[in-house]
Amino acid sequence: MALVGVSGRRAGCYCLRAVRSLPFCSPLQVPALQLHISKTAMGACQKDFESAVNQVKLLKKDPGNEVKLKLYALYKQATEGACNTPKPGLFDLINKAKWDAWNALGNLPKETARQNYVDLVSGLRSSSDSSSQVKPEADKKRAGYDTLVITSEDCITKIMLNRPAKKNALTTQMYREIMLALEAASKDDSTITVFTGNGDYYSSGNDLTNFTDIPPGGIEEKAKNSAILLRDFVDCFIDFPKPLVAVVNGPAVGISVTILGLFDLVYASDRATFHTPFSHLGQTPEGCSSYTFPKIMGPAKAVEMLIFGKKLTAGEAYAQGLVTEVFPDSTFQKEVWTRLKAYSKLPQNAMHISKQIIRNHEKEKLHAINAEESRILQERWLSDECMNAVMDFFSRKAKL
Ligand SMILES: CCCCC/C=C/C(=O)SCCNC(=O)CCNC(=O)[C@H](O)C(C)(C)COP(=O)(O)OP(=O)(O)OC[C@H]1O[C@@H](n2cnc3c(N)ncnc32)[C@H](O)[C@@H]1OP(=O)(O)O
Repeated sequence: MALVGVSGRRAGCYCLRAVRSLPFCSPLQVPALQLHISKTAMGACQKDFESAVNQVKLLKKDPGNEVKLKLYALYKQATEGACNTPKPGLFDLINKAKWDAWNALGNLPKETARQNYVDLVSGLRSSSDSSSQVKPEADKKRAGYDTLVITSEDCITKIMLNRPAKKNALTTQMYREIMLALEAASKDDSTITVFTGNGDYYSSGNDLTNFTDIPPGGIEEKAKNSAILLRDFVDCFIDFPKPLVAVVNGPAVGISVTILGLFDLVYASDRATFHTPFSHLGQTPEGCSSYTFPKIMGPAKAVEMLIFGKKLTAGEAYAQGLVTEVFPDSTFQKEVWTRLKAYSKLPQNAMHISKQIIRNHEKEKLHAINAEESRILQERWLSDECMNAVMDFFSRKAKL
């Protein structure tokens, strides 16, 4: 099986830019997915899988590059198992995007991958079928994301973290889906992009189980891969061209707090808290917070948060400039969305150009800081301090 005829473009957020250039030549075919069923794809739903592979070729509408990558990854996983090829070079953009998508599936069993492929194609078929009917300008849920719910309405693209049972802790898959969602949002018709969480938490930060899935290359390889993932993830926020809004519906921990310094508006429920317990975890700041936090709140307050792990209430975070405005939880959703809908009607180009003027002169610096923070964390993750903290969490001795 091969993806054919792809071409890439040079860019900072390379894996996502590569996705953008996956081809879609004819509206009646998906030539990027010249699929041939492998004999290795045996099992209970083999027939459904074969049928789904054929249906992909008949889709009436281009499913978009992120979905095509997802289909590719699931197909490879279903037919060959876990990613088993060497990682393509840094500038082999297309193959790296494909490799990343496949590799992100980790040890997902072949049967699950087959089932996920079938489900994904089924979702694509129904959205493709219904998209040929006349439809109101309604809220449209995007297919192809397992850990996020993405909708577009009123010129607002909403990216909702969707692992409420795990307090929206960010898995490797979730980081990758967020990067894909940001890339898609940067090019869609929306004026502003909003992040929020499903359930009682905004996010509990990095999913600590990310540290338990050790590849054959050992923990050094794990730390290296995680540092690359972290750097790529934060780069996407640094480069995001449209106004980015955080609707912080509840407590926020770790990286979900640090990247707020890269957002343009941060609205918080009065139930939200902001916690960066890096020292407790044997870790160090990321998300450019070593630079943005002292700049936003002054060095003294930034140190309290980033070194001593002081948890801020929403009111304190507002007083220190990290939060734009705090709303009572009872009216939070109504007030925030009314406000955002009004903002989303402002002239799009003017808003985007203003964002560029405000942010562009610092981009280079932010990328350098991000690279340095990621490099330092790569070392930290191998430290006894960090490993003990993660083990403590899983043995339930420690909780924030
Ligand atoms: C690759 C890029 C790396 C980027 C570097 C990022 C760094 C960070 O983000 S550091 C911050 C890491 N986060 C944490 O240390 C938070 C750990 N979680 C907690 O302390 C608590 O779960 C809590 C305070 C967030 C919530 O406590 P509570 O209300 O008592 O709820 P539970 O602990 O019962 O949580 C329910 C369920 O969710 C699981 N879970 C929650 N957060 C995480 C997490 N960050 N990682 C993994 N799992 C998490 C928790 O284990 C429970 O699971 P079950 O027991 O299976 O129900």
